[in-house]
This record gives sequence, structure tokens and C-alpha cells, in this order.
Amino acid sequence: MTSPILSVRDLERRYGDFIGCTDISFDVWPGEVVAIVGESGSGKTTLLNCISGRLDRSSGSIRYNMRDGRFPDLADLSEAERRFLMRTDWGFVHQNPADGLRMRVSAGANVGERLMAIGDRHYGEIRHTATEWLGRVEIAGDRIDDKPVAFSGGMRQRLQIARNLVTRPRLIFMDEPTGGLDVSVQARVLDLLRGLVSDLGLAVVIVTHDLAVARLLSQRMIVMKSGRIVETGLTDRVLDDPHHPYTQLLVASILES
Ligand SMILES: Nc1ncnc2c1ncn2[C@@H]1O[C@H](COP(=O)(O)OP(=O)(O)OP(=O)(O)O)[C@@H](O)[C@H]1O
Repeated sequence: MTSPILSVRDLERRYGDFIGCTDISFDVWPGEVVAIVGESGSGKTTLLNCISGRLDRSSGSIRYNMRDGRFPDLADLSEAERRFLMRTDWGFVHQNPADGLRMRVSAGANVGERLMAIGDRHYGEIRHTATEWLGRVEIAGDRIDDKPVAFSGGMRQRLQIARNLVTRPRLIFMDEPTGGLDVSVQARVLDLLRGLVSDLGLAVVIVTHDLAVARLLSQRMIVMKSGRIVETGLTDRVLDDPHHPYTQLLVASILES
């Protein structure tokens, strides 16, 4: 593909008179991981929710490169088209797995449900694929009938990842995917994510305040402050040679802690 998978131009989101994010323009290329970083309140979640179609924007454009070759603004898609996109071509990994899972149905059903949403009807095949995906996220096959309420935080997050990836999406949005996990569990989930993203050639937009997560997962970084982009560039360059004083402060604060 010689064009971006997602293209954002002059995006703004206001909350009344208050600016959530403004003057945001960037592209995401197929297979690329872009990290959005910044301190609490800098507008990361507002931006992520706007570009993933979960929050209305105030102005600007967000265009998505559809599988059929169209490159429409999300606002020009019908509600049904947008919903289909969210269930199939896109994934959204929440910080809190409970927001992305159905806690009272089995692990297998959590994964299988997404397959049914794209038209799979064969029970045996759905169960087979679900088992395979549980394996890929390192959940033992004999847990398939257990509900996520009985899982640890790390297992829940891995299950949420499987639920998102089973339909072979092309673009995944992640909001602090390891933010709610114990430090000891974070590394395993990050490692798993990194492997899957690379194996599947996924494009990812990940919001994190953790520069180590950005370093490990992303190729490109967008640094936000007070709702605006203050710096953008290749992740290694931004972290090793930050140009903007705010980025320098962010990097320095990590080194000191
Ligand atoms: N529904 C809302 N109504 C009013 N203001 C809001 C709303 N949601 C967010 N804001 C404000 O917009 C700004 C950006 O918030 P946002 O949640 O996008 O930041 P963030 O960088 O994701 O922060 P955090 O890392 O703490 O989640 C903040 O000042 C916040 O108070």
C-alpha cells in the first residue's frame, strides 16, 4: 500500500470552550506502530477516541483506507459501515480489560463472538479458532469455558487482545494496554503484543504515558502537551535526542526516576 491507512488533518475536539485537542495532523502507515505520549490531561485519550470513531470531533478530517480501495472520511460512512469497521477491520484494546470483554461469558465465547460478528456460523470451527487464539495469547486451552471474572489481570488483558485480533484487523487502537497491570505482568503482555503486532503486520495507534512502552512497541512517536502536538518523529530519535523542551523534560524525568 502506498498510501496511509489512516490520515488525520487539522483535528480539533472541544469540550465547550475548553480545548481537548487541536491542530492535530498525522498519518499512520500500514504495519506501523505510532505512540501518542504526554502527561495526564494532555489530550491523548481525546485524540484516540476521536480517531477511533468513539468520540465526535469538533472539526478536521479523519480518513481511513478501506479494504475496497475507498478512502473516506469516517463522518461520511454510514452508521452500519462504521460499526462493521469497528467489529472487523479495527480493534480497540482498553486499559481496563473489563471494558473490552464480556466478563460473564466464557473466554471462548469472548473470542468466538467476534467471529460470529463477521459471519462465521460453524460452531466447531469457531471453537477451534478460539482455542488456537487462546494459545497464541498463552492461555491454556482447558480454560476456554472459564469466564474472565475468574482470570488474573494479565490473563484478562491477553484475552482482550485475542478477542481483538481474531478477526485479523488491520488497525488497532490501544489505550494504556499495560497501564493497569502489575509491573511483573506488564513485561509479558508487552512482549506478547510486540510479537503479535509484528507477526500480523498490524498498524497500531497506542496511547501511553510510559516512554518505555513507547520505546518497546512503536516506530514513531507523537508528543502532546495541552492538547497540541509539540514533537513528532522516529521513536528512537525523539527519545535519544528530544528537540522540544517539553519532550526533554519528559525524557529527563524518566531518567531521574
Ligand atoms: N468529557 C469531558 N468534558 C470536559 N473536559 C474533558 C472531558 N474529557 C476530557 N476533558 C479534558 O480534556 C483534557 C484532555 O483530557 P484527556 O483525557 O484526553 O487527556 P489524557 O492525556 O488522555 O490524560 P490521562 O492520561 O490522564 O488519561 C483534560 O484537561 C480533560 O480534563
